[in-house]
Amino acid sequence: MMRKMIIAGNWKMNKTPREALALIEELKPLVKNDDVDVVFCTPYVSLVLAVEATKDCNIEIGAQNMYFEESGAYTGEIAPNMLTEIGVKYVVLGHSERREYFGETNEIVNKKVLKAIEHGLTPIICCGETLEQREQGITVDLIRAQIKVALKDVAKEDAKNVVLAYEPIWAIGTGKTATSKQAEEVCAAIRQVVKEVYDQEVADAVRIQYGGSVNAGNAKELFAMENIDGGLVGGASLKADFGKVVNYK
Ligand SMILES: O=C[C@H](O)COP(=O)(O)O
Repeated sequence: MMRKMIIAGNWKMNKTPREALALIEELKPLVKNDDVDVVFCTPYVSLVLAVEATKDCNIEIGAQNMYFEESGAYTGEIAPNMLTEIGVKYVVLGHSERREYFGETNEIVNKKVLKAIEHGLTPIICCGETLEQREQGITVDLIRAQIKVALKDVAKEDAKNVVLAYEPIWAIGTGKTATSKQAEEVCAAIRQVVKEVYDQEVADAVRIQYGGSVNAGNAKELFAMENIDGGLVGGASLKADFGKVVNYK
């Protein structure tokens, strides 16, 4: 099964709009690769500029979060149609930092996933275990629960288009990457869960990223794994190195 690779940069809370534009211009020539879907997930305030700045190239723009209501008294939140109207195509949902610092639960992630799909946004749904959970041997159980709840009530045709991102929390921003074997093991387990919830067709179609200290030096080995269809890249997406990650071969 040939799935197109998808490599997304999650800028997190980095770069002012002016800095974002400069980085996009720097990276544009470096991230050309027709075999890869390339996504930049910038902070909200840079999304309009980022969409404009990437109209003439292969980069799509994603948000890092979104609320699950259409509109209303939700101070500080951003609605899905605000994203689609400006040309945003992807939205990262359930990142471990949102779960840890902003109290997002699997149920909240599910509501956001359903709302994103309703609006035609492609969700990049994150899952992953802490070091303690890994050491307790509950990684796969935990990830099964995260994925199953996140995909609750998602129709089969929609499920094929979602992107799932496996990010072991102990590997995020630590410089400590999961080995390609560890990453592949969990990504294969995720595909198995998708097969159980839907069927082989959906499991074959869904794209699964690995995230956690991906960089120019380790991307090739990680992305060569059978069940890894790209990456969700933090730190290395903020520099020229991201060009090497996208052109990992
Ligand atoms: O969303 C991206 C991940 O949290 C990975 O971040 P990192 O590449 O800085 O470890």
